[in-house]
Amino acid sequence: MRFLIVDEMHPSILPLLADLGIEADYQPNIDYRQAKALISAYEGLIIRSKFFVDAGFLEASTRLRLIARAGSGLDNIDLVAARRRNIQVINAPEGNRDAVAEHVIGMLLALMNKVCQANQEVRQWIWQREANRGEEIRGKTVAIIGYGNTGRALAKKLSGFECRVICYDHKLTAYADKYAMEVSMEEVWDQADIVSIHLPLTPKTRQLITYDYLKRFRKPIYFVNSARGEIVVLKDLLKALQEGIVKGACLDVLECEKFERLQPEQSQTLELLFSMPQVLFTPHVAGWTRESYVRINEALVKKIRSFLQEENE
Ligand SMILES: NC(=O)C1=CN([C@@H]2O[C@H](COP(=O)(O)OP(=O)(O)OC[C@H]3O[C@@H](n4cnc5c(N)ncnc54)[C@H](O)[C@@H]3O)[C@@H](O)[C@H]2O)C=CC1
Ligand SMILES: O=C(O)C(=O)COP(=O)(O)O
Repeated sequence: MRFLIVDEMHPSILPLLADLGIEADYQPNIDYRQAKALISAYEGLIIRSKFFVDAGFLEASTRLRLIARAGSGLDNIDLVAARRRNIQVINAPEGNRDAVAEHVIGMLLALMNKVCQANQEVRQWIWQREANRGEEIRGKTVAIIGYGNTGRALAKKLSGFECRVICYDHKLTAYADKYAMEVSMEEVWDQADIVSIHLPLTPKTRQLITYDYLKRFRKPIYFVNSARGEIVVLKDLLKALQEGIVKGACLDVLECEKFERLQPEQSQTLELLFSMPQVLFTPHVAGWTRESYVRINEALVKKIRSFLQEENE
């Protein structure tokens, strides 16, 4: 079997694949057009979020049997077209879920304790204590929206923080555990102090978080999005922040990452958000740790092994 790897991966991927008898072409700098021209020679494709594997790409993938997503999100793969062509799609959410959970907690602690703002001030010889008084997670109700791999990892890690963790998931009972209490969205809106989004990007979740959604919270909330930027209508989040409906936000993802092809309205919204000390940003690195870099490969190769075994049965 031959695999094309089109995204940057930890070098451990090559010997792991070789152990399975897979010959891999590692081409991290290849673009969509170049990959599409080559893909007919490969049975497997390993990708992260680099480009959209659309129906046209799959049409050119005449030998393709497996798409392995090194990470969690499958929103950049046309899953319907893949199924139609009998191409199996796998991912490795076990590889980066703990990284995401730690990052979310790190951002929240930094935001609620004004760490970034205070750090900037001290470096400018400004010594303000009252303006930098923090708030504790202890005793707060943390709502996790989407209780899959990253949501559950977050709940588990929060169990040491003496907070109350509630969760909402449309397939909830499948994941019930001791770290979070299942609730309805009505209960989330009524009870949450902190809200963290852990949903995949799907037609149902795209632009789910609007001003109307945010306005339904009974108390001002801290809002965290480490899932996908497209789930949140950014100008609505801005309005909610301006009105104090949202007290602060941690954003690891944006709908316009790398700031490519920005519309004037998007730039304006971002400029205003950038001017707010109660908003923290990171450049889509929540799942991007030294450890997850390696662990994703191990999880993915384990699933590739199972795929090959099933094919041979
Ligand atoms: N910032 C980063 O570095 C990373 C971001 N992600 C993003 O986070 C997303 C979530 O990751 P995982 O927890 O690994 O995914 P997952 O698939 O394990 O969990 C998602 C959960 O959301 C639930 N869900 C789906 N649609 C829903 C809806 N409309 N309403 C309520 N619940 C719904 C599912 O039932 C599932 O339990 C990924 O799809 C990816 O986009 C994931 C890993 C790293
Ligand atoms: O696993 C995921 O879904 C992620 O968002 C991780 O980031 P990546 O897209 O692999 O750069």
